[in-house]
Amino acid sequence: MDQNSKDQSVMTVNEEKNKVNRPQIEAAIRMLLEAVGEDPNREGLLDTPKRVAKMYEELFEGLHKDPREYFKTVFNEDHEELVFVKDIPFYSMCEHHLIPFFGKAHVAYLPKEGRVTGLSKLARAVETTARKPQLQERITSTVADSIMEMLSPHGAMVIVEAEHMCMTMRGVKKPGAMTITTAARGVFENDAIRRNEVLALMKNI
Ligand SMILES: Nc1nc2c(ncn2[C@@H]2O[C@H](COP(=O)(O)OP(=O)(O)OP(=O)(O)O)[C@@H](O)[C@H]2O)c(=O)[nH]1
Ligand SMILES: [Zn+2]
Repeated sequence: MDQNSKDQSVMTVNEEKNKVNRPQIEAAIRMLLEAVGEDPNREGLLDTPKRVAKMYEELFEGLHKDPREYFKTVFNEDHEELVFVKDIPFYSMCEHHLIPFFGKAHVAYLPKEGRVTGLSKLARAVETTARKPQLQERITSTVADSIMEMLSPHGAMVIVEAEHMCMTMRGVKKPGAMTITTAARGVFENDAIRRNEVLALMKNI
């Protein structure tokens, strides 16, 4: 199986079972528009329910994928030092308010016994994990735990920094406030030097 068809197969995990119900979303959006006092039949809104249904299918496609699948791509490479992909942009949806939070994820791991995965798989795991109603903490720990489970490395460390629109455009209204979450697994849990190496590289020190 070539790489593209492998990625494709991840994209269709449970696709049939959990297909997004577009007509149901469209009906809900029409109802929502009415409930806030809009007229869903005015010209500018006629296609909106359809567009929103299509949009949710894209924004929540991670509901039908398993990020662990990406780490089935393993190269037998004798490298037991740090691998670190930083500044991976992501967009997610806060599960409390269903509005976006977005930022950057930084993913590090220390391979063991030749189990090195493809670099893009670290970014794909972040993206898949983000594309569903989420909490920032859960994105952070899910990516770290997926790496640990699938690659059994010496350790994994994930740092996520994000701005939450639910804290910016509503509620407490604090634009610019950044939330940083970390998950340290394996050697990173107890080895401050290893953790600091990642943090220094993250800040370009
Ligand atoms: N831990 C965590 N909290 C989040 C995340 N995204 C949003 N929240 C918070 O979820 C909380 C929900 O609080 P509630 O009191 O139930 O809801 P609310 O009345 O809309 O809260 P306010 O945002 O304070 O107006 C808020 O404090 C949000 O800031 C996240 O990724 N992780
Ligand atoms: Zn929120």
